[in-house]
Amino acid sequence: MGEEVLSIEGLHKRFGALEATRDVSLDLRAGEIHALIGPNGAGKSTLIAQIAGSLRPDAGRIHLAGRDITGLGVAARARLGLGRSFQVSSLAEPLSALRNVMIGAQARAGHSFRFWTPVARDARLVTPARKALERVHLGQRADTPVAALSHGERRQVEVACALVLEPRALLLDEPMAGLGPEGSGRLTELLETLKREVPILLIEHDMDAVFRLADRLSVLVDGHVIAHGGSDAIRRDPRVQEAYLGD
Ligand SMILES: Nc1ncnc2c1ncn2[C@@H]1O[C@H](COP(=O)(O)OP(=O)(O)OP(=O)(O)O)[C@@H](O)[C@H]1O
Repeated sequence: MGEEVLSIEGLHKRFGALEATRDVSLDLRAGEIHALIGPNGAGKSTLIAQIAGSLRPDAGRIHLAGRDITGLGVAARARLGLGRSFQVSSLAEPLSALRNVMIGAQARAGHSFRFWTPVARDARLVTPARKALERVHLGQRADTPVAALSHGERRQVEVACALVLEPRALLLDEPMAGLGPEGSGRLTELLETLKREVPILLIEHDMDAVFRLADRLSVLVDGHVIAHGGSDAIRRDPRVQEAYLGD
């Protein structure tokens, strides 16, 4: 296995009486896709929010490339190399794919780009944004308005937005949602290639995609990791089968 890029140790999060995250520890290693799966309400989004920095854990630590990022905010984590895509699309439809990725770069980097520089003229953004679109095989569509892109291509633009700051690790939250077989097939192929450059922590409900893509899986139930391992072991695990049969 590759070296550890992201590590989560003993994370806890409580909402009133509800323990949404209970002593969760997991890591992400270079070259891999680690899938986080679990039935509805298991706590996947709550965990991702804590890793991304939009939600503070009550206890536990998060390290990125050996650095403790537990106390940092979203933009600081992005600048240190944590890329993420969102469950709900945040793309601006009338703007080109390129402009969307540039805006994504500016938003993620926070104050490190001067806010009074018009996004379109900031050369520091054009080159990385074009490169990010090429990495998701959309170089030819860079100047096309997002409104004219297919659903699958929009997802690729969202991945490009997450890639533009050259992250060390990627958090992808349900990238296959709403895609047909063709779109999800194309995205699956893309992620298979991309993981060699950037390891991916993947939350996904599409189990075909998960079992095809994941090198390791962690199964979350009631805020707790009940099983961890490779696809075959997870598929056969009676605790996992029981959790999903009840879903
Ligand atoms: N801000 C909040 N305040 C109170 N309870 C919350 C809050 N956010 C999430 N929860 C609760 O925490 C639990 C875990 O929710 P979460 O959305 O993380 O699950 P999930 O695994 O992402 O679910 P899904 O697959 O349906 O998206 C649920 O019981 C949810 O109702």
